Amino acid sequence: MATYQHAEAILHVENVGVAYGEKQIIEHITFTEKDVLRPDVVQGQTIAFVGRSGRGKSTLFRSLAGLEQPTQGEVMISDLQAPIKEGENPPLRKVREGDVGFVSQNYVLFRHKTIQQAMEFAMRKQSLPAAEKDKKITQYLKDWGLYAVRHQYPNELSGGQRQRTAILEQVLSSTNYIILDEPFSGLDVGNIQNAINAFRLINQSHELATIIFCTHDIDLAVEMADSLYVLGYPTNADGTLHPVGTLVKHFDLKTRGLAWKDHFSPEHKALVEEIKEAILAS
Ligand SMILES: Nc1ncnc2c1ncn2[C@@H]1O[C@H](COP(=O)(O)OP(=O)(O)OP(=O)(O)O)[C@@H](O)[C@H]1O
Repeated sequence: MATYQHAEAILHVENVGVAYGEKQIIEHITFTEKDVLRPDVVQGQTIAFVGRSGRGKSTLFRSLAGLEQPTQGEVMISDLQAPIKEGENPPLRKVREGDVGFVSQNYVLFRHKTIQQAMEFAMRKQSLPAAEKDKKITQYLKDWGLYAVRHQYPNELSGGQRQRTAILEQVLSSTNYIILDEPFSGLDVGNIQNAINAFRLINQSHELATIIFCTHDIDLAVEMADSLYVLGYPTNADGTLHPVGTLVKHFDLKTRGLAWKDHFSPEHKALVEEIKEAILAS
């Protein structure tokens, strides 16, 4: 029995390539991620990208976030503002800077804003009454374990608190999806667990709350993702590697029955090995 169904595309990437000058970094990247509907569960999607260092994950992410125009191809997202006809899906449009939340490896916080002020700033464009905004901010800060430190400035926070603030700023200011470039690097075991819990909260806040992230921790990628792509160098006919990054493998954890599980099973472990092999071969 199917435990989920696919609705409209939330992200459609068509033949994307990026070159810097003469050097092609990534090419021929095509994939579509669709909204997933599960009976009686509010569920956004979690999409992981893994691959060896320098294969182009951050480069792809900048295009997905609309921060950089790809040299080839297009990144399309659901146009949530467009009028929707009865029984039809929202149309797609090209992603623009600001549509998507992006937390880079070197995220920056406002030095002169407290957490509370940064959250208010992140929500400034939302047309909610002030009291509603305040309620929403308070709830998020409590859920994310930041309420007690809400009047503190970035230099008065721990690394984990700073990172959660950066992520939350993006969650509150973006509407489509949120992209995180190595969100777990540099976090201790406790903070990794906090971040995992925080992502689950985002995912469960709205059906369209999609998280896209990359990591070198394959166990963590398998634990969190319901769709996982390996970005690597494809193999030429003569067995050598073609040194331009592309999607060499896709693992759909939903069809394998491994998504949204509380326990890390032997099947999850086997999948980790399969993914590592695909990474090493590319
Ligand atoms: N602005 C730029 N100009 C020229 N080359 C660039 C630029 N940005 C990235 N590159 C090159 O693109 C390649 C891919 O880099 P990218 O940071 O996207 O890889 P990555 O897969 O995210 O790596 P890592 O896992 O180490 O973060 C690298 O060889 C890098 O030197």
